[in-house]
Order: sequence, then structure tokens, then C-alpha cells
Amino acid sequence: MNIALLGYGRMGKTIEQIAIKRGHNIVLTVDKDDKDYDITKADVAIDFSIPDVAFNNISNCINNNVPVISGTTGWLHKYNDAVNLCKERDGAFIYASNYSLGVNIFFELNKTLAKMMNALKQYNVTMEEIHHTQKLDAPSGTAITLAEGIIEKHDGFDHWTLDEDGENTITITAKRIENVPGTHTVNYESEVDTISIEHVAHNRQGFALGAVIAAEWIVGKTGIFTMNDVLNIG
Ligand SMILES: NC(=O)C1=CN([C@@H]2O[C@H](COP(=O)(O)OP(=O)(O)OC[C@H]3O[C@@H](n4cnc5c(N)ncnc54)[C@H](OP(=O)(O)O)[C@@H]3O)[C@@H](O)[C@H]2O)C=CC1
Ligand SMILES: O=C(O)C1=N[C@H](C(=O)O)C[C@H](O)C1
Repeated sequence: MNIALLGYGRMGKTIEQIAIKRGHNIVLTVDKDDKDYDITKADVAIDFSIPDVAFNNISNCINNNVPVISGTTGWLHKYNDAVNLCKERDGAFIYASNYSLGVNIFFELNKTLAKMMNALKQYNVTMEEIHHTQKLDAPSGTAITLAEGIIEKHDGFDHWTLDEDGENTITITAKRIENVPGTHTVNYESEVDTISIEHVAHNRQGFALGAVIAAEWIVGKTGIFTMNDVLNIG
């Protein structure tokens, strides 16, 4: 498979290593200063860039009939525009806030726990995410997906906030610590005890492997998909 990497930073480079090990070719790498490139030489594009440019990168792929996997976070106010464009052009597109297989299991565990905790309203939920200091967005896309999972399954919570308490609120705390690849903790606290679930990424390999698996899966398909479709879970 011929792969284009839109964003050739920490994730782009990790994806390159894994894709090559799995027998693929990297035919294009795109960074900030690369403007006039031919995306059509790729069978699939993988976007791990920055929030301000992700939507343009994705649109360019869809407009040129190239299936696209995006892992960039912090651009989701435009997600519906990407979905509409993909439908209009009969394209193929996946966005996931986290491609790691472990985190996608964690997303399901989080929803199952939220459903159980719905019966126990004495517990308040809070969340913490920790990432490296270069991260541009907060809270993390993964924390937002976790919060949305709780809101879907627990009728005591209808929104999330960053660092602010409030009624029916899932308060997310975002910490930035040198070199942390990504840690997410969900806590249910009552007066008598705390129940916590946590996912700790040890490096970026898990995110990158999931993105390459998604890219392998989407080639030859049309539609808007999620990692649940790729992994057949949920
Ligand atoms: N969904 C998931 O599983 C994961 C998502 N992420 C997300 O992926 C994104 C990238 O993370 P990471 O690799 O750590 O970040 P980096 O900052 O290391 O990489 C981002 C790259 O995007 C490049 N870039 C800037 N402008 C453009 C442009 N116009 N077109 C293409 N590329 C451009 C930057 O280039 P330059 O340096 O020249 O500006 C940089 O090389 C983030 O949003 C992060 O949150 C990260 C890990 C996992
Ligand atoms: O910026 C990162 O590094 C990460 N971003 C994603 C997010 O915002 O959830 C996924 C992962 O936690 C690493």
C-alpha cells in the first residue's frame, strides 16, 4: 500500500516505522512548508498534523478521492463539515481521538462502568489527562471521547468542563508534564471510596499501529467510519 503522511512530526515518524515494517511504502510526507503536492499518488493518507490544518488536509484527500485516516485532535468543530463532504464525494474517512487498541478497549470499559454507576448517584465523576508539554490542545481528544461515553450512559452528567466544577458536569483536569505520551484516568468518588480506571501509554507505538491498521482496513471502502468499525467492537 502507498501511504501519504500528512504531518511528519512525532506521530508521522512513528507511523512511518510501523508502516514500513508491515510492508507499506511511504510515498509522500507533508509538513508546514509543503504546499503543492500530489496526494493522488497515495492509496491512503494518514493525517497527524495540527488542529488548524487538519480539516484542509482531510478535505484535500476527500476531494481527490484518497481515503483518509485522521488522528489530529482539536479541530472537531469542523467534524460535521468533513462528514458532509465525505458523503457528497462518496469518499472514505475515519477520525479517532485515539487509535491505540488498548484505549479503544478502555473506551468500552468506560461506557460499561458509566452504565453501572448510573444506579449509584452518590458517586461524582472526574477525569484527569496528562500529556507532554508540546501538546497544543486541552483537554485531549481522548478525554473528550471518554466524557462523551459517560454522558451517553449516565443520566447524572450532560456536559464536561476543563478545570471547572458544576452541576451535572464531568470536570476534566489537563496536566502537561515533559515526555508523557498520554495518561487518562476516570475517577468515581463517594464519601466512602473511589473507583478509578486508567490507561497509560508507555510510548507512541500503540497509537501508530492502530492508525496503520485503520489505513489498511479503509482502502477499497466508502463511508464515514470509526475505530469500532475497524476493530469490530462496541
Ligand atoms: N488519535 C491519536 O491516536 C493520536 C493523536 N495525536 C494527535 O496527532 C496530532 C499530531 O501529534 P504529534 O505528531 O505529536 O505532533 P507534532 O507537532 O510532532 O507533529 C505535527 C506535525 O504537523 C506538521 N504540520 C504543520 N502544518 C502542517 C500542514 N499544513 N500540513 C501538514 N502538516 C503540518 C508540523 O510541522 P512543523 O513542525 O513544520 O510545523 C509537525 O511536523 C496532534 O493533534 C495530537 O493530539 C497524537 C497521538 C495519538
Ligand atoms: O497529543 C498527543 O500526544 C496525544 N493526543 C491524543 C489526544 O488528544 O487524545 C491521543 C493521545 O493521548 C496522545
